[in-house]
Amino acid sequence: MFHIVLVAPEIPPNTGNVIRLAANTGCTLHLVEPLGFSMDDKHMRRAGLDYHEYAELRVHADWAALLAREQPPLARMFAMTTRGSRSAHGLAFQAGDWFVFGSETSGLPPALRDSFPLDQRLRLPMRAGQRSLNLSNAVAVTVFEAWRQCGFPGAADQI
Ligand SMILES: C[S@@+](CC[C@H](N)C(=O)[O-])C[C@H]1O[C@@H](n2cnc3c(N)ncnc32)[C@H](O)[C@@H]1O
Repeated sequence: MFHIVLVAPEIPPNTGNVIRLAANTGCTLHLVEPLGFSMDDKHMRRAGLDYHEYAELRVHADWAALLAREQPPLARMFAMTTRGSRSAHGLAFQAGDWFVFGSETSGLPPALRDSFPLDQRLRLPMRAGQRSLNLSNAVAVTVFEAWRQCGFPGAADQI
């Protein structure tokens, strides 16, 4: 369906939650190293079910390695950032879109964030004075908005 990219995630249960989300929605999950945990971390495995069975998960040594291996369509890659210049809810998403998220403590590295065109840097709405959403929550609301827009393809219980 969609591609979720976590750049240098740090907290195991967040990545575990995203693995579970990817399994439930049919997304491919990409983890860009360095990771702040071992893939065998028990907290991540507990949150993430048996990810080898249910979710497509790919680990990349760095951003350049992801681009070289996946050759994603750059026009359909979106940086998810609190500094986004465009609302994520004002966009028509397409099957196969890529959503790129930063780490829990520092977000996307500025050089990577700034490599995206302004209209591909998306923010999720928050109330004034709030800093950011939790990483796994940000992934979930983004994926469900995009999946909803596309009509929930692949869902067992079509609404
Ligand atoms: C906990 S946040 C990072 C906070 C970090 N201190 C910052 O200012 O970017 C982890 C990731 O979730 C995503 N995220 C959280 N809140 C968001 C928002 N309101 N809009 C877009 N992305 C958001 C971003 O990808 C962010 O890098």
